[in-house]
Amino acid sequence: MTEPAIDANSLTKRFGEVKAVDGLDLTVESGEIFGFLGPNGAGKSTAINMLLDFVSPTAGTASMLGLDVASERKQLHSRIGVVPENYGLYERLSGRRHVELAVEFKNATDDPDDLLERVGLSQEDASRPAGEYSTGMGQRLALAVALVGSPELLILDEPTSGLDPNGARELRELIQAENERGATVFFSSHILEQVEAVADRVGIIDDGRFVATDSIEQLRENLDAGARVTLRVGREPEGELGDLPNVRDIEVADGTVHGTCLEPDAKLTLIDRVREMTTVTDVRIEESSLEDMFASYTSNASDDGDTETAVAGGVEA
Ligand SMILES: Nc1ncnc2c1ncn2[C@@H]1O[C@H](COP(=O)(O)OP(=O)(O)OP(=O)(O)O)[C@@H](O)[C@H]1O
Repeated sequence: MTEPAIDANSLTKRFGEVKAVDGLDLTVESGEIFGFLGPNGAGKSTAINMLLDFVSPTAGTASMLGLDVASERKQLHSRIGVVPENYGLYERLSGRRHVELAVEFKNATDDPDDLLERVGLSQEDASRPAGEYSTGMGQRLALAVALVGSPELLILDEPTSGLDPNGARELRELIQAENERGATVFFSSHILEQVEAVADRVGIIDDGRFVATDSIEQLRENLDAGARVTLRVGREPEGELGDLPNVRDIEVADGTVHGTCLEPDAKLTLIDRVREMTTVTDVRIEESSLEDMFASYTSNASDDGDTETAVAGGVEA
């Protein structure tokens, strides 16, 4: 059997009183695209920095591609591509020179211009000193450097944070293309949509611990969040709607009927029952949003950071 691409056991990091990462167990199989999700300060970068041996764990061990991340670091880093949280660029060197140096360093055969084109940096931009780059351009360059040598494993810390929507979409396509080539991809984000679009599996971390690890579909299902159905009606129905199976939170107001449907069938049941009572002129269905899901799994997803939300079954549509 192929070794896992990432295997972390009880990985822990304390900074004084702060437990940034608290006993993290993680296995990412070879060939997966794994999204590492969590709100600000959850411990994502610290966990990644331990995997990269940029930070030593207080406790626990980790290996990647079957190699110990600390004692076999050199061998390991020649086989992986990394965009760390604080990637450093040499201000005076051009973008192209950065990639050329990475090609030399990794003893690779890539054409720097091909890689720069893949990440969306023009020939002209590639010739400019990196000190003149915008955040997004710097991020694209860091990605081009990470792609050098067709790495078996890509580790990307918040790769979309400086990108505009187009850039974020291009990055997702690139992640998919790299995965089709055979690379395992592990990337962190606090933006659910970025992860949902590409990840086979996600791990949600909060306060240094995993609160969930699964496919987005499964996480959504576990939450039992349902869909919010809104029916515009000719006349507000007067009969009973609260007894329908798998329908809850019925509200009738301002010429509309709202209900949360926990099963696909329940949507039809609700529509049929309302149509028996009145005319339905419009139907709107909103699936539970990923933001709701995220808020339900993490404790400080609200702006003020002190909202305690239930882990399951308590999503407000
Ligand atoms: N060098 C450090 N010294 C002290 N505390 C630190 C250090 N690095 C991280 N922390 C703390 O560890 C916790 C986790 O931080 P980390 O940067 O890993 O989170 P994150 O999930 O990557 O957040 P973000 O999405 O904001 O980048 C935070 O409370 C942070 O303040």
